[in-house]
Amino acid sequence: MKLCNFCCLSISKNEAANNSLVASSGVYEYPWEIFSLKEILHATNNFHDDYMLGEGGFGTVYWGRTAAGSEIAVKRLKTMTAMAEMEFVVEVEVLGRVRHKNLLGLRGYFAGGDERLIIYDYMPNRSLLSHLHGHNAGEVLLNWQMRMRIALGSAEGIA
Ligand SMILES: Nc1ncnc2c1ncn2[C@@H]1O[C@H](COP(=O)(O)OP(=O)(O)OP(=O)(O)O)[C@@H](O)[C@H]1O
Repeated sequence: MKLCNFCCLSISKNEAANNSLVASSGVYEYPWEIFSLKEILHATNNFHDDYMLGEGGFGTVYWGRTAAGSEIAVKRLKTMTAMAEMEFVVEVEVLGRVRHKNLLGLRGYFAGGDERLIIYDYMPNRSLLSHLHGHNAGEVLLNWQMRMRIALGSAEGIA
């Protein structure tokens, strides 16, 4: 399951508090949708290289903008292996059930032919890994207090 690690830096308390769907537990239901391939191709400019955010073990992630104007991240799974299919099913199934301020939000998916796409909220602050050990590690020095907050936030998201 994807933790919304670094996005703790991007979601303010006010934003969370203003979201009428947030329950007192911090867990809230959120409507996800089944996207059409056409919508995603349009949003990502046909998976244009310039829109690429990164690459993971199972696929490539692209930035996109929906027709309604919101920013999304689209994971396009690589070849349809049994493992990739499992990753797709687990990710959609688990993230589709629950929404929490510390978990990466699922916006929806597309499945058709050999194409498997998972659509998430776009996280502009990049990954926690990049802040701890990667390109962004030098930008903001994370002191122990900040690290502690991130660790607690991660634990809350998993719980
Ligand atoms: N929702 C998102 N918003 C912004 N960037 C993202 C988002 N999801 C992924 N990325 C970018 O795409 C990269 C690849 O993400 P992906 O989830 O495929 O792999 P990973 O988490 O690095 O590894 P693994 O495939 O093992 O889970 C990330 O490192 C990040 O830079």
